[in-house]
Amino acid sequence: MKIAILGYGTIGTGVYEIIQQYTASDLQDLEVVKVLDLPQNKDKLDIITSDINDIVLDPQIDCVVEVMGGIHPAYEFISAALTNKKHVVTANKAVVAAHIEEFTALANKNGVRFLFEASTGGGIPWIASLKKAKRIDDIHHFYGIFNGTGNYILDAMTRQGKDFDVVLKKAQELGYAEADPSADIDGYDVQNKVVISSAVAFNALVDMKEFLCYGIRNITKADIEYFKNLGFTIKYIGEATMNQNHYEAFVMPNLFDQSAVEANINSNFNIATLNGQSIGPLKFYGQGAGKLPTANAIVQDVIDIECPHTAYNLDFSNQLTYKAVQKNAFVIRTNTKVEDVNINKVEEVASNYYLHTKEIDADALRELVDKCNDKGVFVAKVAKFEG
Ligand SMILES: NC(=O)C1=CN([C@@H]2O[C@H](COP(=O)(O)OP(=O)(O)OC[C@H]3O[C@@H](n4cnc5c(N)ncnc54)[C@H](OP(=O)(O)O)[C@@H]3O)[C@@H](O)[C@H]2O)C=CC1
Ligand SMILES: N[C@@H](CC=O)C(=O)O
Repeated sequence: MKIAILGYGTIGTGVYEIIQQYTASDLQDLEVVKVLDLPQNKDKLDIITSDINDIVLDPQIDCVVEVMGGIHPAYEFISAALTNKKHVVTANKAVVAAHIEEFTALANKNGVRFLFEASTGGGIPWIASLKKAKRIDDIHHFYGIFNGTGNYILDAMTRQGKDFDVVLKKAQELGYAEADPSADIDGYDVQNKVVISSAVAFNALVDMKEFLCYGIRNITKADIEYFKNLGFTIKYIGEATMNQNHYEAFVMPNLFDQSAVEANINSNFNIATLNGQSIGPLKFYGQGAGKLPTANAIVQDVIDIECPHTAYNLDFSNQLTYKAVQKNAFVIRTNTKVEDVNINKVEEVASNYYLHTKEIDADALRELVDKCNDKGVFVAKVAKFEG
């Protein structure tokens, strides 16, 4: 199979390295014949072009791997590749979350595959496992640590007492963070992954503008210490639940009992759990970000193009509307002392208030956080997961 890679950065170089240098027998039929990069990077490799038409109009190319990131021009390039009957494999969650239905339809129309395993959970075979679980069970719920950068930051702050800015910089150097790390620390990256996982698990498109998303940008060492003293470890969680015609999703820090599996996931690792009626809870663990683990998931997709199991059809026939149903306890750290019937207990620590809520739904939480009128507010949910 002849492959073109769009984008020769952290992940693109990883894909090239695995295909060109690893010796496993399944890799022997794969060959990278072109790489798209910006004109200023032309000297990096002798197969680089900066003209997308050299790739999408080249009849010898079977598969396009998109690892540039962002929505534009990735959207146009993926569309052009599919239209020209090239299989497409991508790690780009932003463009997949925004256009998954359209790309799937375009791939079906042109008799090629559109695969995006690496977009969610890095090296973990999460999308393939969701598809496989659905051969038997309905999946109504999933949750997990879906951001390697976020986990790396929280882990280094928790176990090594490091400062937020220092560890974010290190995560960038290690190639874990997005080009604009606000996607990692403000939650958009996990929102995209929740949309993609929901599409596969629930056969439905969920709207990330509807559900609550709180990031980790405002977390402090004092917060970590406060929650540690209460027996909690903070982890950054994405989750979604489908209930008949409704869905509910959250992206936010969660407080786990220190003995919970999720509390003990370190470094850039992710863990994702699905729940099926016969299989029960099933967990998947591995590196959620980084050059070679992510490239590994991409190359697995490339190899899978010719395997029948990738033919599971994605369908988006379930029309789900968002509804806040679940009740959870939350903790809000703010500089504003808020009076509200939904607050159970308030603790003051060094001019900050930790507002411990009663069990309330997402709408009530949103109202409470808005009342705080505090740009530095930090919000966490007390984790309550089965399995
Ligand atoms: N890093 C990770 O751990 C993971 C990343 N991903 C996803 O993989 C994708 C790539 O990420 P990553 O490799 O880290 O990002 P990088 O920024 O390291 O690489 C992107 C590359 O694409 C190039 N590029 C950007 N725009 C264009 C364009 N219009 N034409 C040609 N080349 C272009 C960039 O060039 P230049 O640098 O000169 O701008 C850069 O070399 C993203 O969608 C990301 O979300 C998914 C899972 C894990
Ligand atoms: N920036 C992302 C990369 C992988 O999806 C992360 O840190 O998880």
